[in-house]
Amino acid sequence: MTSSREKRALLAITPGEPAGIGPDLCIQLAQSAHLRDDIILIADPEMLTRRAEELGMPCEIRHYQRGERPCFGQGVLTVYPVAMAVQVEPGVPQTANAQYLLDTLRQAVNGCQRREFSALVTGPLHKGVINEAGISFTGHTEFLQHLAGRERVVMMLATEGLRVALATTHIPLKLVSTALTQERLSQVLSILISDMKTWFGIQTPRILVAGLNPHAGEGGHMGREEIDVIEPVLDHFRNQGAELIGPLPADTLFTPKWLAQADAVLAMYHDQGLPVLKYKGFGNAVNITLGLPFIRTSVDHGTAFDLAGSGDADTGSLQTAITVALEMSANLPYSLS
Ligand SMILES: NC(=O)C1=CN([C@@H]2O[C@H](COP(=O)(O)OP(=O)(O)OC[C@H]3O[C@@H](n4cnc5c(N)ncnc54)[C@H](O)[C@@H]3O)[C@@H](O)[C@H]2O)C=CC1
Ligand SMILES: NCC(=O)COP(=O)(O)O
Repeated sequence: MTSSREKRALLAITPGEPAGIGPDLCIQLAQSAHLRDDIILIADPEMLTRRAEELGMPCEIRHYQRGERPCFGQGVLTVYPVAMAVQVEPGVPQTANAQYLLDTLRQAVNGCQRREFSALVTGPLHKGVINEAGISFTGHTEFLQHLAGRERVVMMLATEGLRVALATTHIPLKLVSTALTQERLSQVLSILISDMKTWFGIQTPRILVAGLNPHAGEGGHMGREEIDVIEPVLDHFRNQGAELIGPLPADTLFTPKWLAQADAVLAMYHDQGLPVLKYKGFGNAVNITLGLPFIRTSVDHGTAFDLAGSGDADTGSLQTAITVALEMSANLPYSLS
C-alpha cells in the first residue's frame, strides 16, 4: 500500500440514481477479495447499507477522511457522505432526490478540481427523473461542462477496437442540423485531437468523420451540411496537419475497411454513433468526457430500474470505467494534493 502523499490515483465514484443499478454495481464490485486503496464513493451511506442488505451482500461502510487511506473490497466501502432527501426502493425513483444527485456530482468535481481525486467515475442517472423535479438537465456531460465553466466538451464512448466521439449530444434530432455549425465542429475536433494525445498518447490521431445526411449528402442532392459545414472545417484542420478522413457515409464508415485505419470516429449525433458502439461493446464500454479540466469516465448503460436490487446487473462497464480512469490518471499532468 502506498501512503496518500505518494498516491497517483484516487477515484471518486458517484453511484448515480439511488433507485437504479449504480449502487448495486458498486456493492457487487466491493465484494472482491482484492482490497484496494484507490476508490471512494460519494453517496448516501444509509442507502448503500440498505441496498447491500437487499442484495444479501453486507458491506462495512467507512467514512472517508481526507489524508487517510480508503478501502474498497472485501465487503468494505469508503464513503464521502452526502445525505439523500428520502430513502428509495430499488426501481422506484423519487424526484425529491434530484438535488442529492447533483450534490454528489458537485462534491466530486470540487474534489477533482482541488486535486484530491484523480478522476470522477459516474454511475447512471435518470435524466427524466431530474427533469420531473423541475431541474433542466440533459446529462452528466453537459452538467459537468457547466460546473467546469467550459464552452465545449466532447462525449466519447470507447470499447475494444472502437472509439466514437459525438459532435452533438443530448438534443432532439430535429435540432441537430442547426446545432452543427462550423464553430461547434471546430471546437469538437480541436478537443478530440488534443485529448487523444494527452490521455491516450496518440500524437496525430486518424479520425473518420461521418457525414450528417444519407450517403454524406450525395454531392449536395440529399442535404448540404457536408458541403457547407463539415468539409470546410476538415480542410482547415488538415491544413494544420490533422489526419481526418471524410465526411464519409455513416452507413459504410463502420466497416472493417475504414475502422482498421482509424483511432476514432466522429459521429454527428448521438444515435448515429452510439448504437454501433453498443452493438459492439455494450457492457464493456466506457463513456469519457473530453475537454474537461479533470478526468471523467462513466458506464455505457443507464439506470436499468428493472434490475435494481436483483444482483443481476453486469458490472463489466463500471469495471471498464474504473480501469480507464486509472489509466488516464497515470497521465495526469499534476500530483494529487
Ligand atoms: N451514464 C448515464 O448516466 C446514463 C444514463 N442513461 C439514462 O438511463 C435511463 C434509462 O435508460 P434506458 O434507455 O432504459 O437504458 P438502460 O441502459 O438503463 O437499459 C437498457 C437495457 O439494458 C439493460 N441493462 C442496462 N445496464 C445493464 C447492466 N449493467 N447489466 C445488465 N443489463 C443492463 C436493462 O436491463 C435494459 O433492458 C435514461 O434516463 C437514460 O437517460 C442512459 C445511459 C447512460
Ligand atoms: N448515451 C450516453 C448517455 O446518455 C450518458 O450521458 P451522460 O450522462 O454521461 O452525459
